Amino acid sequence: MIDFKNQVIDCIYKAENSLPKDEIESLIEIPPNYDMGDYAFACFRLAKVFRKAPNIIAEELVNKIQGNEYFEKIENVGPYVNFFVNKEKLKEIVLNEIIEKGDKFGSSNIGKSRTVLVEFSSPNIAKPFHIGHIRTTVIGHSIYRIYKFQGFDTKALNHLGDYGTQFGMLIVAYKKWGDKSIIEKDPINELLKLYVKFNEEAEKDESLMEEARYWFKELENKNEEALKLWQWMRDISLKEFNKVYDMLNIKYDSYDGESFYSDKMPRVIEELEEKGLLKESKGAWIVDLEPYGMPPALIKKSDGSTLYITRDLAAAIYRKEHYNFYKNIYVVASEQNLHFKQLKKILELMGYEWAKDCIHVNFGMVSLEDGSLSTRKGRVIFLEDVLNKAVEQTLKIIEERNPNLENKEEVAKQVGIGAVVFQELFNSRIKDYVFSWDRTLSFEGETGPYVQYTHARANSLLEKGKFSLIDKVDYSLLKEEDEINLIRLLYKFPEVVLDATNKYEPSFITRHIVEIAKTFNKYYNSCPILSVEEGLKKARLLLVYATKTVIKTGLFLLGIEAPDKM
Ligand SMILES: NC(=[NH2+])NCCC[C@H](N)C(=O)O
Repeated sequence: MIDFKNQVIDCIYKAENSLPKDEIESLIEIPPNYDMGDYAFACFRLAKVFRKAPNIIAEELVNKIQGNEYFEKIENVGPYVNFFVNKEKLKEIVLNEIIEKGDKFGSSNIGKSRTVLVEFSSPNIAKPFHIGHIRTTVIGHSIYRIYKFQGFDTKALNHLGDYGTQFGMLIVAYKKWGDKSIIEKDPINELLKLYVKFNEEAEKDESLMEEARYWFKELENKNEEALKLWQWMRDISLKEFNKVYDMLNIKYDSYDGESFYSDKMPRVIEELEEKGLLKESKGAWIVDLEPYGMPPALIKKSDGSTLYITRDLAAAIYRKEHYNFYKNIYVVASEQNLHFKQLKKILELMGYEWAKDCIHVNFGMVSLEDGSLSTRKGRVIFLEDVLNKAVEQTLKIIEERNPNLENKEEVAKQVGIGAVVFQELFNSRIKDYVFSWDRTLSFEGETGPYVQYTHARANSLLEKGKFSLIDKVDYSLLKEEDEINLIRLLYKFPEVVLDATNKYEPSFITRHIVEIAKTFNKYYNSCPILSVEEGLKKARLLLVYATKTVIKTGLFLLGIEAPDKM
């Protein structure tokens, strides 16, 4: 697609070829409103280079710039050169591209022949899958979809927490107090109860901890009984997690969790040793990271057991060998910033130049309106319950607003779950945020249902107007301000998606489609669509189609469905 920004660079470069193109690019701004142009070239920073006042530079530049078919006006205001895009070109470029690419509009091919791994969700087996997990799950899924959309060979990985001493504890607890049939009815809660009971009892009886360590060792030694119990706990937990993944339409390419790397760790430890990175400290083995301003990384405890970071080292190396990734993305909360800094540093010290391609995409915390989330206080809120509640409430709203809607249940799922996901992806990921039911389910304002509703409205217009893509359309008929503004936003969509890709920031897309929805609704209110003469109607319907297409793609990239009716 023709890029107007490149045209601006070109114009300036032709007028003043002593300026390198990337410097020109860095001086281009987007004015706060369209009266000041679509792009502005700011001359402040050139004052030193040219030894002239910025106003003079801007004025001289304008005089030197040759006409360019992509701009209808290029003018100088104070220290700026303002560029106004040629609206006829703009319409042609965007609408043709959307007609041609359809739901691929907005994608690029930056991902060709490159593999990107997106690791997200990664809950711990036998532990609740709670509202705190929503962020990694939803943000990660969106990043996965965005990378895939950009043409990367993208793999979704779930690095399950399925290894460690706690499985020794669970095995002991199960053997002492467990009941298979009770557990299978409500796996996570019952396993959690066993875990809590074990900890209570272990405070009174120290030998229990010994026993747990013994069983974990047995698990590592592939003792049949231990392995069977562990496998069973893993299976029933995964079944629970999968309910949520199904609701969110998430599909993984791999569930290789921490246990998968257990037999790949000795090699890593040897390698650390060979490379002179391993140090003994109080009977344990560490990598000293003090020179890099970090606490040491504990690799192997005195009893021989390995740690979380040891498994992550093995995992990173395995992934590089197995997938030869271009990027290995970890979508994990900011609480683990230090862990990932240490991980990267150690990989770097091991001499892996690809350490830089391991990317920790972090995010802030979610809390509830009435205080923070705490597992210890027993205020566990299961993610599954949150999603179910959203669906239930949405169904009620639909019953009130549109009782005759077909597939009410299905739509309630798409809208209710979409609403939760949307709220999750609305703010930049690094911010902490407060989960609010009222905001989530509102059909007004900056919410999922509002955007989905706009999409359904566009769809209904297309149906009523018997829109067909093969109709010839005269773009010059689209000249209302709201129409042009809408087209401008559609034009920006690919740029927004690219930015979201590079910065791992789905919220850019969320906000942009909200903007599109708002502008579309303004357009819908100010410009009659179905009741105008045939030529204009066709042109306006095409704009409706273009908007619907972009909103749908945007929602898809967030992991949200776009029902045609609601
Ligand atoms: N490769 C990783 N360390 N991924 C993150 C795993 C998250 C961990 N299971 C947790 O729940 O905290």
